[in-house]
Amino acid sequence: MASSIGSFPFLVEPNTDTSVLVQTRINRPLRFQLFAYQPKKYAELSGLHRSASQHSESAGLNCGRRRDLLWGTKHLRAVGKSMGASEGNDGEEDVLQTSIEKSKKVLAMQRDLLQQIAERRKLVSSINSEGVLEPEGNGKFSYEPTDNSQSNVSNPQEAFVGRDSNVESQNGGIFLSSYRHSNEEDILEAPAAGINRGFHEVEEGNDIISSREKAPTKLYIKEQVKDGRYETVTPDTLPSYLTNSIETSNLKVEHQDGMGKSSLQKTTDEVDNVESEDEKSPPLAGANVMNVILVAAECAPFVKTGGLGDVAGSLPKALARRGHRVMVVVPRYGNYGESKDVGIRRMYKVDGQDVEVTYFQTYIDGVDFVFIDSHMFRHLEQNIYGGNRVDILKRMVLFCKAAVEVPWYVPCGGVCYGDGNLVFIANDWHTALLPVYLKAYYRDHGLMQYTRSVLVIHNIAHQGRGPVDDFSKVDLPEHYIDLFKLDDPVGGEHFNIFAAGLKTADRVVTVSHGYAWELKTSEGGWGLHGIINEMDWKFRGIVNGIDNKDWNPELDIHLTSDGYTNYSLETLQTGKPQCKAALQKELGLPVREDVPLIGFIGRLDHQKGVDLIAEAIPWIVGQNAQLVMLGTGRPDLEQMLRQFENQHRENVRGWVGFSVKMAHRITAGSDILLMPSRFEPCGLNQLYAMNYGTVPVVHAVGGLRDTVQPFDPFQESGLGWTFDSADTNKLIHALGNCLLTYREYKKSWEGLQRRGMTQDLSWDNAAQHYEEVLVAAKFQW
Ligand SMILES: Nc1ncnc2c1ncn2[C@@H]1O[C@H](COP(=O)(O)OP(=O)(O)O[C@H]2O[C@H](CO)[C@@H](O)[C@H](O)[C@H]2O)[C@@H](O)[C@H]1O
Repeated sequence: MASSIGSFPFLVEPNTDTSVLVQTRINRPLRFQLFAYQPKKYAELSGLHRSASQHSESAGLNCGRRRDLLWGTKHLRAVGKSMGASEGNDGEEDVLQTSIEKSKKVLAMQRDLLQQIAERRKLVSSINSEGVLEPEGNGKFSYEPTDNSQSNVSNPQEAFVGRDSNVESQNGGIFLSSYRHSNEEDILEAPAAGINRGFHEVEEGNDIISSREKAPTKLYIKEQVKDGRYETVTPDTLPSYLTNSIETSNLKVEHQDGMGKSSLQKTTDEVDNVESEDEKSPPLAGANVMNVILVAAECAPFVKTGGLGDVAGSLPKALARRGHRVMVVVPRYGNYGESKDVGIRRMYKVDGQDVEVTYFQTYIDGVDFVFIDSHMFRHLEQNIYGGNRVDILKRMVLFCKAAVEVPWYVPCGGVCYGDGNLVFIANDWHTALLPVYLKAYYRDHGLMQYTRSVLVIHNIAHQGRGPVDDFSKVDLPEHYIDLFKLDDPVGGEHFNIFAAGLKTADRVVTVSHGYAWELKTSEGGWGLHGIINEMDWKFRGIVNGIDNKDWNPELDIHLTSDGYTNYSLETLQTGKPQCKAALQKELGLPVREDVPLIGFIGRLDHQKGVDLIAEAIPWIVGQNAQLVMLGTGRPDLEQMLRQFENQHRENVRGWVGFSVKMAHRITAGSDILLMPSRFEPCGLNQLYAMNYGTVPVVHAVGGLRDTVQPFDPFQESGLGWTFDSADTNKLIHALGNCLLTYREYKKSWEGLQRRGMTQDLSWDNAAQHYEEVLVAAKFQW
């Protein structure tokens, strides 16, 4: 559905050599900084900075206003199209390759650009030190450059504080001052990605003045911590218009607790760091930096029932490390200490009822976390998927309706994300309505035209199925019903939320290559394989990573007490046995180093193959091994765990419950981790295990097959043991070989441990692949 380039009259030609643009624009006169305080004059110089800004923006770095953003976005699209981005499946690989090459070039240009800016800055500051820059009595700045006297600012407040420094958004959202402000439209617009890189802009007429040019504010604005809060302090010498603006900021901090400390800190840091930004290297994502909003029903460490929570907690941080501006949106099931109410209220219709929503926000590790609060989510902390089918459906309707509008309404660091250069990452069926709402409510009506959605399949077994009548609950135009209708042998004709999300999302990802393949089969697709095969062109497998801070034996906070210890590759031979002994002691098992300790952690359901372990228990006990199982889920399987423990008190422990601490301790203290999952889209526990020198024994499916290369005793290669069908005898056979190696071949065992621990399992790799998908979605037209 590529639209022709000709339909965008302001678009540059796809083959325009942007390096020339940069060169010519950057080689314009040196007024760049000098006129930062003279917008009118600056305007006359027409376009020096604007051009540079446009370029930076097209390179994805800057946060130009809407028109520029469109320019940048469309320019990139044009480039994408010129590279064949919309030419269909065959060309896609080439397009990607070309795109990467292009990005590298742009990156090099950016570096060049930044270097030139830095040089100019030095020059300007040397001129500054010769000239006079001080506030006049009337609160106006007068800069007397050595070579130019026409530099009085007639209205400095408009110049760089913004005409109204506390502008209410159309819908009540309050923004911190000093961000972009369009005099023409009187709307504060959210910047594109790159906000954290200090390219904030305020508009005056047709000119854009970057915050870099607002350097004088640094002379006056400081932050100090008082009573645990960040406060902006202003020396007496501060001009009145700046004082007003800063007071407003302070007011906002008090009024808008939600954005309090971290946001203001972030904002001021950005201003303060402007200078040093020049010396920093450009973002890893280079020209691809964008705004990313990951939307999920759970997110560690706030709320987690399984692997989805882990991914929602760690992928965004990895994307932020690449330079993207990243937000996570989650329901607020409980009080998440760090987050504050941003003071915005919205009403959404859910099944005919008006439901009020408020937003809480915090900023951690480079990521904005926004929690959607409503009576429908409260008090569900212990059972977030609780209630009947319709209850859950209604909650997800509310969540998705609210989440899709977060970029408009919820300021983070003072500024909303906006809908340009934005990609949503929805996860599993719970948020599969988001791509549908994005299309039906907005894009079908010419809104959010530059917003894209990616849907990630973590587990196809849960699809949001119901009778066709459920369609009335999702509040969509009648013709949308076809997206939801699915007829399969299992459910007959039914309503299927995942199906609609998969069809509507711009790109679809699943969490391993193996699972991507399985999803296309009738056995693995659970009724959705037809749709997945049809949309193969937009579908890709990316293996999950792990959070190297949370799941790292060297840093693990759960290994610092009760006899446990942190350990590394160097201290593996002492640290791990110590953790094993501590675990045995904590669980009341005989403390014996020579007895192999086998762990299992997971949701207790059919997927995880707990019943296979049950059948193998007599054999395991007969091997004089110890087994510890941690899990919650199906009541019958929970009961089974308790029963195992009662029957084999010397060897088996069944811990029914959800304990993050125990999960970490079992991962560190066990010798072997057992994962006989019937299907496993990716699996995180085997990754954690390998990072801790714990050897996995797994059923070779999905992500388990992708990540656990079988041990080869002849080559001394591989990472663990696999078995090829969900069968107790196969499990026993693999586990038998594992135990033999553990007991008889110590060197091989250590090799397995070390290979596991030295892999790069971090999210950084996966985040790069996600970025490719986000870029592909962005160029999807
Ligand atoms: N009782 C308990 N106490 C404490 N912690 C517990 C626990 N039970 C499970 N956990 C933790 O929950 C997470 C489970 O992650 P998994 O990836 O193994 O499975 P899950 O099936 O939930 O995730 C789905 O999504 C993820 C993410 O994409 C895929 O890897 C996976 O294959 C797919 O099924 C791990 O962090 C584990 O430690």
